[in-house]
Amino acid sequence: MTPAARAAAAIEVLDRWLAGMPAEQALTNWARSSRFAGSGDRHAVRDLVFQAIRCRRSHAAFGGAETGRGLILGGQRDRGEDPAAIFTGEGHAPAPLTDAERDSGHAPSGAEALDCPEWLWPRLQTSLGADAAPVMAAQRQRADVHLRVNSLRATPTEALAALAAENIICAPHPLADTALSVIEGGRRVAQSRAYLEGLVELQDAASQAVVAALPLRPGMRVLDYCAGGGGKALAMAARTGGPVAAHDADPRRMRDLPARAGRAGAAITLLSPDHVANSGPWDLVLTDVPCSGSGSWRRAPEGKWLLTAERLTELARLQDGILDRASALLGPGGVLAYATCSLLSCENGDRIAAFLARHPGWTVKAQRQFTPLDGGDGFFVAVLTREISD
Ligand SMILES: C[S@@+](CC[C@H](N)C(=O)[O-])C[C@H]1O[C@@H](n2cnc3c(N)ncnc32)[C@H](O)[C@@H]1O
Repeated sequence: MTPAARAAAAIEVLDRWLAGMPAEQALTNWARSSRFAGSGDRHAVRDLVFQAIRCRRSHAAFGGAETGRGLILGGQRDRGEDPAAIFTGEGHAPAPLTDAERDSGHAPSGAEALDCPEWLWPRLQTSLGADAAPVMAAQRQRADVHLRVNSLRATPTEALAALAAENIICAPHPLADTALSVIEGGRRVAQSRAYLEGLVELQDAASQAVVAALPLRPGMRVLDYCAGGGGKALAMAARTGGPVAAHDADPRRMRDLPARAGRAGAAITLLSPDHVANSGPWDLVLTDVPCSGSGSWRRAPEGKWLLTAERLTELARLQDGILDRASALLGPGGVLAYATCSLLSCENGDRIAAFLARHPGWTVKAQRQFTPLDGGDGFFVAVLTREISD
């Protein structure tokens, strides 16, 4: 496909997304009906679509319309490219620009230029202060691919060499000792021997830094209360030597975890929702709670446009409930860890403050907010312990 034909395909997919279809589904439908498209074309169309979603507000402003055509046109203007090279009407290219389209568009400013929903901008400023604008500007770009070296299978040096042998070039990432940043070959990681044999896992560097912040020791009884796909459970098991218990309110989310654990040589036991309340006592319970995902909008940009103030209120209730239930599962001197991939204080520090107000006797041992300015996704972690009374 020519660059112009790829742009036309992205316009079609974006129009379906704007009409309410999830982007993945719209991309799959397009690929099924476009058998002529090779994998390079599919990746290129996907990149165009996701970049337009990340930059929905600013590209609609530059392009003069919140349509597939407007977003692709706006993206070109934003990058300083010549739209006439794409909007040619030749072959499978998009139709030439009309006079109205040629005169359309404006340079965005404020929250619009940062691709931030207007209602959310004051909350982000309150949460991040002077970092709010650079953080949201960073979220307009796609994220790097990061790997976690699985210390149960390899050292960072061994993992780097194994990846390099498959032409996947990586470098150590400063956020965690286990973290690598992929410089070349990111799309081939999941098919590589290093990945299939468990030397490395795909995991954002800040997510690894969250686990590195936990006071884990070999032999500890550890529960991952919101395990999901198990990225943090696997990282914790690599630090303690396992076993780590994994629980999720929706156990289907953990369905790939036994295979992932097998690949990694990690001891993970699954704990069903029926049994979790009577489990323990645990030495450390991690609550990696459901959240807005505002720290990972580079990877999952649709969430930025779906979030509402009502949803944040609902999430706070859910986060408080999880903290309350998880704290009851800890033994004396146990550690309660709270994590989100959110940038918003209403999901982070505010939830910890509310927990401390409801549960006297608990204290915060460590707390850190990561943002994309640190080189990974946005994450928050707090580590709490309870004073042991005589
Ligand atoms: C942020 S994700 C976890 C990601 C995972 N820890 C990882 O690192 O890959 C949050 C998870 O919490 C689960 N969840 C939602 N409500 C819950 C609840 N009340 N109790 C336990 N888990 C819950 C969701 O199903 C989801 O899988």
